Amino acid sequence: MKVMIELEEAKEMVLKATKPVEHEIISLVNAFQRVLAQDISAPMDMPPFDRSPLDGYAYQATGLEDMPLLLRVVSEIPAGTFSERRIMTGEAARIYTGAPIPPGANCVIRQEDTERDGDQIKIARPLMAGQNVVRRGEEIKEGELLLKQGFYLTPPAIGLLAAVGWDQITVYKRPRVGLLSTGSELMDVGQPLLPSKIYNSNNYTLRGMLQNAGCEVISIPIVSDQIEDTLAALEKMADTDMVISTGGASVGNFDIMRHALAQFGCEMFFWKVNLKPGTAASVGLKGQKLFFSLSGNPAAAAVTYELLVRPALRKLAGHSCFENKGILVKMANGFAKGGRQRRFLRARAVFKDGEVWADLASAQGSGVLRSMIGSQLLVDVPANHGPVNPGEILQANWIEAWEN
Ligand SMILES: Nc1nc2c(c(=O)[nH]1)N[C@H]1C(S)=C(S)[C@@H](COP(=O)(O)OP(=O)(O)OC[C@H]3O[C@@H](n4cnc5c(N)ncnc54)[C@H](O)[C@@H]3O)O[C@H]1N2
Ligand code: MOO
Repeated sequence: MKVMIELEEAKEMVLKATKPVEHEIISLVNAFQRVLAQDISAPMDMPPFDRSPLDGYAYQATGLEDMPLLLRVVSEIPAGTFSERRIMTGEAARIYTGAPIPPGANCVIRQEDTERDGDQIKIARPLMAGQNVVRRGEEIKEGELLLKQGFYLTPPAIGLLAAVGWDQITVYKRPRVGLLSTGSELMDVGQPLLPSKIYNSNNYTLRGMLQNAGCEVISIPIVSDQIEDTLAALEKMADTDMVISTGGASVGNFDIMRHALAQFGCEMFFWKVNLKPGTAASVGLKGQKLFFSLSGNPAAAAVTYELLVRPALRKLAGHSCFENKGILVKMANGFAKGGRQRRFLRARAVFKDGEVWADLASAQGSGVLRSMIGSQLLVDVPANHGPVNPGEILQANWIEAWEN
């Protein structure tokens, strides 16, 4: 097992070991926040027929008409109907937005640009052939590749599938992620707090982050610092695709998680990553399943979740893109404690004068959960950087899950 490795190396190791979950077929109505496991091609043209984008009159423009042009209205075509009546020279069809252009017509004049008198319309200014006609297949051609395997189904993407008639789609199953909170000091909410105990917040923070990532969470909210209890909890995680634990990750006598993982049969990849907060993370692999042991400190757990677990989780969930979003930010304030270790500072993004400024959360301790409220950035301060100065430009990760 390696000790104290760089984040990039840690990420490479976990990503290499991560295989996407299996597929399932679902109806489009359940597609939100799912990841496509198939390429999607258009089975039809969209729009499926030449159509009018306006309420008006369809007729045959030649470009040679004398103006004003008088036309006789011979049919009416509301959306959802069609007319086979051919429009001849001197004729027009009353047509509505979304209705198919009738045979013979090649343009649509806006209602507002006509004068109607009985079954006659008068047009003062001529149109060209093709004007105000949306062509069949103008947006999508039959057979065209619309979405690729690994695409995360956003609402417009689901709408696009509906537009071309997809009903059943193959997606990756929702990853089942085990969540263990270890610590003999922990209590769940809903009961009066006993002396020397604290409420378990990690379970709720990480549950939300996992739900946000489309996972099913299988949780054991409180596991004691005893190896037997920890092993028993790990046994209960048999039906999961990945396991995340918090607590018991450091150097104390009760920090047993990595030993428990090794005893459970994991091949341990590493212990400790060169970043703060969250140094004490370790990762093991058993079969195809990754076990992440994160620090119990709430901010440390959340930061290592974002930087290390989330990319692996995205790969597990079938996403084609794993990386966090990076952005250059200008520091709105300084940070005196530049240390030997690489640091990730929690900060609020402020958009000012075309730049993104990072306004640091007031407390940056590993235990300060509150520092994430209102923050969307993790500013990356390199190892041995020295103090961070206001106005300095640094790289940051954009944390979507913290946005509010
Ligand atoms: N001698 C040393 N001591 C510590 C070191 C070190 O290098 N040498 N590192 C410190 C740092 S930094 C961190 S971070 C922590 C990591 O500790 P653990 O991962 O073993 O976590 P715990 O000791 O179990 O808990 C740390 C802290 O967080 C609270 N906690 C734990 N679980 C939860 C939870 N589910 N919800 C809310 N809060 C939780 C726990 O009560 C502790 O206060 O080690 C330092 N020590
Ligand atoms: O692991 Mo602690 O979070 O190093 O700061």
